[in-house]
Amino acid sequence: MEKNASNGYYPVALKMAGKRCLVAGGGKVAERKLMGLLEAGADRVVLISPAVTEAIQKLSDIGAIEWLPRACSVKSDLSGAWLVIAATNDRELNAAIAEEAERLGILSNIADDYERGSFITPSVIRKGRLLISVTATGASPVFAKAVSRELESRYGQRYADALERLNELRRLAQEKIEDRMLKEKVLRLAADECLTMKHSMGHAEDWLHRLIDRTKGGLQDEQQQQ
Ligand SMILES: C[C@@]1(CC(=O)O)C2=NC(=C\c3[nH]c(c(CCC(=O)O)c3CC(=O)O)Cc3[nH]c(c(CC(=O)O)c3CCC(=O)O)/C=C3\N/C(=C\2)[C@@H](CCC(=O)O)[C@]3(C)CC(=O)O)/[C@H]1CCC(=O)O
Ligand SMILES: NC(=O)c1ccc[n+]([C@@H]2O[C@H](COP(=O)([O-])OP(=O)(O)OC[C@H]3O[C@@H](n4cnc5c(N)ncnc54)[C@H](O)[C@@H]3O)[C@@H](O)[C@H]2O)c1
Repeated sequence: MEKNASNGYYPVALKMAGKRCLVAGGGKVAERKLMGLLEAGADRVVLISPAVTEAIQKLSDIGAIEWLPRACSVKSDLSGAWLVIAATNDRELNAAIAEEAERLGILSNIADDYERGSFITPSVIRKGRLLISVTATGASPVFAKAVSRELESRYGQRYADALERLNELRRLAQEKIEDRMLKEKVLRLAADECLTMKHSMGHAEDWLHRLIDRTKGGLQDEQQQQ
């Protein structure tokens, strides 16, 4: 590993459905973090704040979240949560939430002092099953946003469509190909074809057979012809 390559963060993609999430605060930062949770499929979000933005109010009205219109109590509100976001404008409260979350082993994001929390929220691009997240690990949120916008313009709908097809093909390959090496080669070739758009993919079964043929020898012939 390159010297100093670690910036101290381990990237993951969390599965959010069914997880109890707590958001403390109801201002514009809480709103942005909340939208991120909902886009990720979080369906058990409780937001605690005496006042909220109009958008949060609407989400509560339609039942997308549960809003408790009161101040957050560190001692009683965190228990049972899987993840907490502290986004109030009360620094001491946010710090106390960080401490309690650490004690209880709950994932925590602290909006005004990220080093106290266990995770930071990256800038996110979603294109179907493709999920790109960019973080500047706290150095510059604006920079992270700029990099992700650059990537957004490069990785368009074509990639989302390709991933749908690859997912279908991969399931088929898992079912039909027993030889591990062959399966791996076929799936690499399929991803390569999607990236270069060299071949039209066609029906998944036909595509799989063509990939197997190419892998088992056709590939060499093609390379010789080029
Ligand atoms: C990426 C994004 C994701 C999201 O929030 O969804 C995100 N911030 C975004 C925007 C943004 N945030 C801020 C500005 C104003 C300009 C500026 O100050 O730079 C803008 C620009 C804007 O609003 O356009 C101010 C700010 N941010 C933090 C602090 C406190 C601190 O540094 O401790 C302060 C100062 C507050 C104050 O003034 O006191 C902290 C964090 N913000 C992070 C994420 C985490 C690290 C990200 C990374 O480095 O990769 C981190 C560390 C913790 C966390 O929040 O997890 C989202 C863009 C979403 C998108 O893509 O559209
Ligand atoms: N991490 C980020 O991306 C980022 C970006 C900008 C600002 N910030 C920081 O995030 C914090 C919030 O910013 P904002 O612009 O949303 O502020 P804001 O003033 O718009 O909102 C603060 C919210 O906290 C609520 N609140 C206050 N006391 C509370 C309590 N005891 N319990 C529950 N809720 C309470 C208020 O009702 C309000 O809804 C600030 O400290 C700011 O410095 C973080």
